[in-house]
Amino acid sequence: MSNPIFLALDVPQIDAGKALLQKVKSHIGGVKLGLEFFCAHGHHGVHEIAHVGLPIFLDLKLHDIPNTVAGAMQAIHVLEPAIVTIHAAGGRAMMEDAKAAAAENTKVVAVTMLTSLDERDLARTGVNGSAHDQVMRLAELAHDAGLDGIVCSGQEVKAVHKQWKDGFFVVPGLRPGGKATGDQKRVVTPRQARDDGASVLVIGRPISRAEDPEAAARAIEATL
Ligand SMILES: O=c1ccn([C@@H]2O[C@H](COP(=O)(O)O)[C@@H](O)[C@H]2O)c(=O)[nH]1
Repeated sequence: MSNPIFLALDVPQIDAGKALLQKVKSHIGGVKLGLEFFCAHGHHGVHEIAHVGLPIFLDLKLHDIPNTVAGAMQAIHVLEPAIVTIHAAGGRAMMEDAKAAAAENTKVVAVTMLTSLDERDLARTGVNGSAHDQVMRLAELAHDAGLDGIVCSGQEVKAVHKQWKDGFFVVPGLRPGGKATGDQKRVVTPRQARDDGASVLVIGRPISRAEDPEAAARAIEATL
C-alpha cells in the first residue's frame, strides 16, 4: 500500500463522513468503517462511502462462536472489504473459520489487545502479565490459525514484526505528539509505527476532530 493511512470514519452521519473524505482523500490510502458507522448505516452506508474510491476496511471486531462469525463473514462478501477485523480472543477455531469464510481478496486480521487498555486493565480481566506478552501470545495464535495479520499498538509492532516477517499489521492508537490522550493508552506517533513495521496506520480524531482536517492529514502524511 503506497499511503498507509486509513482514516477512522467514526461519524454518525453518512453526509458528514463523505464531506470529511472529500477534504482529506488525497492524503490517505483508505477508509476504516467501524462499529459506530456500521451499526448506524449497515451495507447501504458502506456502499455510499465506497463511491469515494478508496479501499474499505471494515473494523467489525467479530467475536462469537465459529459458526456465527463465519456466517457474518459470508454476509459481508458483497461489500468487498480490503480488510476485516475479528477478535483473537475468540480462539483458534473461530479465527480459522472466519478466514475460510472470507472473500479471497479480504485480509482478515485479529485484534490482540485494544489500544485503550493498559496492563492494569488487562489484570482486571484476569490476565496477569505485560501487554507485550499478551500481544505476542495472541499474535502467535492468529498466525497459527492462518490469518493475514493482527491489530496491535505501536508499542508492540516491532516485536511482532520480528517474529512474523510477512504479517500484515494494523496499528491504531496513533497521536502525532506521541502522548496518550483520552481513551487511548498505548500510543506512539504515526512515524514510529511505520518505522517499526506497521502495514496500516489507523488515524481518526487527530484528523476528523482537527480544526482543519485537510491540513492535519497533510501534516501527518508529511511525517511519513
Ligand atoms: O485496538 C484498537 C482497535 C481499533 N481501534 C479503532 O481505531 C480507531 C482509532 O481512532 P482514534 O480517533 O485515532 O483514536 C477507532 O475507530 C477505534 O475503534 C483502536 O483505537 N484500537
